[in-house]
Amino acid sequence: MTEAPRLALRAVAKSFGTLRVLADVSLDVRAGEFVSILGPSGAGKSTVFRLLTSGDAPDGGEIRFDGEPLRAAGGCFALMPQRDVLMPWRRVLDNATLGLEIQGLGRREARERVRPLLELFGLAGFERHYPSELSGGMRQRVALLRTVVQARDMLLLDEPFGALDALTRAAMQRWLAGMWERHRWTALLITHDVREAVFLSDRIFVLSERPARVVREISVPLPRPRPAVPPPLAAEIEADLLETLLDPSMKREAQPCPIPPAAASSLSPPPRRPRSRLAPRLNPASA
Ligand SMILES: Nc1ncnc2c1ncn2[C@@H]1O[C@H](COP(=O)(O)OP(=O)(O)OP(=O)(O)O)[C@@H](O)[C@H]1O
Repeated sequence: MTEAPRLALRAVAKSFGTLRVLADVSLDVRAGEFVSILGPSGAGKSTVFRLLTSGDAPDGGEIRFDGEPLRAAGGCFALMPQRDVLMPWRRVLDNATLGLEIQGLGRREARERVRPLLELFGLAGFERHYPSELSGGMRQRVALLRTVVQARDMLLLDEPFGALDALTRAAMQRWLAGMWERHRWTALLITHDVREAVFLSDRIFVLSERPARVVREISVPLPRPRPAVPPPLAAEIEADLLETLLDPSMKREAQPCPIPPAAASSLSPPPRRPRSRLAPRLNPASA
């Protein structure tokens, strides 16, 4: 039996005025799973996160968490936004406590929660530094620490390494993979980076251009820990994803995507167009 998802989006649609951003987004994330949303710039990826955290409702479809309609927006999720958004006047320790303080925890108690994690996040000895005194990778680790320490049900990571140089980015991806293997957070990552998605994810949902629909769901059956140099299967998956992203049909207007009645408690991937020879092997659901 398929495990019930923690997060389930079914046929979610969203417009801003006359701008159709999401046409048909169905995806799910199971407990302890690392899932990525991969898609072109401006497709509406961050809009998905906004629907989860801001209280803004979708125009169509539904969002469920642990089987219940998502009502108390933000309560289940700890969001790490695209930019590190550290406060320049706050030291590392006090930037890391910010999310807890916003939740209502006193600063002293928040510091007590953060301190034991500093070493794990490679920040021991830097707690009194200001963000301007840190490298880009360290700033992202502070932002991630601030997110993780909130101990919410699920992590939402919006292009956490997008602003980093290639080497720092690769190092941070490896570090995050190691951290995830230790803690098995339930995580949803937004990225444009095919290699990052394959390296980190158990499954990947590919969005079309705006108005976005899910055009592929791909499992990444690579053992962990994953090597820095992609093995042949990873390279094949990357090539398959790139082929999908560059396919001209990505630009076409969304077709209606029927939801099978049996999918009340779990999501089925949307119907797919015929794929390259790789698709059936990469996604067991399509076999
Ligand atoms: N609150 C809003 N009001 C009006 N338009 C919005 C709003 N939020 C997002 N949009 C528009 O929706 C579209 C999708 O934005 P979104 O940030 O979700 O894309 P994205 O895929 O995350 O982009 P990128 O990869 O470049 O970060 C954009 O054209 C954006 O201008």
